[in-house]
Amino acid sequence: MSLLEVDGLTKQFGGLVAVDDFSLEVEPGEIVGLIGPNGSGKSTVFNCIMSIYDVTDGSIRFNGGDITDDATHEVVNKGLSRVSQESNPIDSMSVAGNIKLFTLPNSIVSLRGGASEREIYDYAARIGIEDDLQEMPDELPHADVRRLEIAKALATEPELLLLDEPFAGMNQAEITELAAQIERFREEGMTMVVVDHNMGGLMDLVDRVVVLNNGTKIAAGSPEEIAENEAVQKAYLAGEGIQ
Ligand SMILES: Nc1ncnc2c1ncn2[C@@H]1O[C@H](COP(=O)(O)OP(=O)(O)OP(=O)(O)O)[C@@H](O)[C@H]1O
Repeated sequence: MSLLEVDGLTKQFGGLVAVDDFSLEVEPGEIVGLIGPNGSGKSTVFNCIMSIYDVTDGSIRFNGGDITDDATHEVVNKGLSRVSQESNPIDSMSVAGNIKLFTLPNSIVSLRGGASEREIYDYAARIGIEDDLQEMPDELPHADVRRLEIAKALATEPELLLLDEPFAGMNQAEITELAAQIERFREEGMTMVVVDHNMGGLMDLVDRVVVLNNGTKIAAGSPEEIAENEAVQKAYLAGEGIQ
């Protein structure tokens, strides 16, 4: 049984079909790349999986159970988490406070609960921001703000992590370091889907790549196959190129 099964997913915004009959299966322990030019529907797929958007058609199963109509907090409680493209820390709380918020179950009673300092330190250390715990988010450099977003997702203890453009705005050294950390998450038992515009940071990281264009899957295969795929190259011609 696949860990994640997206079957015939369609999402329309009024007359715009953002995702059209898209299917994807992710096996436990895989790192799958989901690429496509600007506006091809990648973030919409993630938003549908996380129940941030209602689907227009199709179904989503996780660990064998149908999650299509779950609320977002139910999806998270079942072991799915997403790092969004945008960073949205609470600027009036420290890095530690921001991480702690994500360890709290969705209930008012939980205000007294949450992770211990040790656990929060461990989530931060897994992504290399353990020295920033007492900092305020607006004092952090860009890469650390992005790492905080990942630490928040780690704090929900996901089995499957969806990463939306995790390398955006990072320099080459930061990209290399983050790719190594993502590899370590896999060694620790996590499964991941990584969205990116192009193959840049993904080539050595992912097991296979799925390509979206105008909401439709146009190719799937190994990174090498995708880099050479003619339909993919054509889809990217108008844009920035696949590499
Ligand atoms: N909430 C929304 N309301 C209306 N249209 C939307 C909404 N979200 C996305 N869209 C549209 O759906 C299409 C797919 O957008 P989406 O953000 O999923 O693409 P993407 O591949 O993630 O793009 P990018 O790489 O630029 O982030 C686009 O045409 C976008 O304008």
